[in-house]
Amino acid sequence: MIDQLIEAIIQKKSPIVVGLDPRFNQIPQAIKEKCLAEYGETLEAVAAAIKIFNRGIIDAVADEVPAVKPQVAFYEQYGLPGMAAYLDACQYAASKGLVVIADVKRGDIGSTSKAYAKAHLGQVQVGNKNYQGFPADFATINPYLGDDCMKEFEAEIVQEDKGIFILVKTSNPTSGQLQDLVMADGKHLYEKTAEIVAGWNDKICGKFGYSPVGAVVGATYPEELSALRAQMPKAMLLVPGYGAQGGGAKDVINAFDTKGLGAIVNNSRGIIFAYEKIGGDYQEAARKAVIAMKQDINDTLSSVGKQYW
Ligand SMILES: O=C(O)c1cc(=O)[nH]c(=O)n1[C@@H]1O[C@H](COP(=O)(O)O)[C@@H](O)[C@H]1O
Repeated sequence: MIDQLIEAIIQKKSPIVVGLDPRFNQIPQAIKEKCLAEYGETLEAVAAAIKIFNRGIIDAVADEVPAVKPQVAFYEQYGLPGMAAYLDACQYAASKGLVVIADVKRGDIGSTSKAYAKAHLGQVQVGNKNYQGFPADFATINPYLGDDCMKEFEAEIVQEDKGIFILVKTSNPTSGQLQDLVMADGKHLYEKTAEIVAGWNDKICGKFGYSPVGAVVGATYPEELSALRAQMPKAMLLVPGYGAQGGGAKDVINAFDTKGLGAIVNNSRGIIFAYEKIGGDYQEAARKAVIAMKQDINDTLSSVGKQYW
């Protein structure tokens, strides 16, 4: 799947992933009113609104971006109806040819991680039949339980052609509290995580030289991003923090290799709720915002001689 992701990035000239992080209060009034009228003030109404909203966003951006990243918390908070809307986002995006990155940030003791891997990237067997719980192509992984919490995803990566993005240096203001801790050998904890990723990358790699075991590094820490690019040369980087969190094109540029590949930049609120800023229809606004972000990143890549296409 890492090769398909990179092929789609190249074909669409777009190293961008749209984050599907719906917030009910920010969904356009007309959609909310319609769903509240149909289902009353219920979780079902919220889930129906999210479903319509997401499908509208996916339709608006599907030909401009290679991937979407639904963040499960925005669905999970609405219980079972919310998770049905999450499933719909994954399935609808896949039906439009998009790569789906499940932002689930999972990781537990090995045997529990195995169940997480099946839930989001694999299949479960019931008698002679196989079922997919929440189908996605990649999942985000929290590494802090150690090697066994990550390695349990290997079966899905290899047998089902899936991928993972391991949290290495996150974009949030207090990420340094633990991730920047200096170890006995003088290295930061996030560099230790990067070592694990790079070690795994040497064993499993796709045709573009990138591994299905990628890393998450925030746009809000451009210096670390640059160093981590060098430390994990075969890791595809998922870079959140562009837009609402303050990151810009110049901050993410060092996530890309010298050819202009190796990274995909996420933007959630800045795309899906663009209509609040620029006005007009939410789908048209999301499309305009994606095109503007594409231009911004491509112009910056081109200015440093890194534009691949
Ligand atoms: O794993 C992630 O996607 C992630 C890691 C990280 O370090 N920072 C981060 O913001 N994210 C996610 O990326 C998205 C950022 O959303 P916006 O700030 O609205 O673009 C949210 O879904 C976050 O949960």
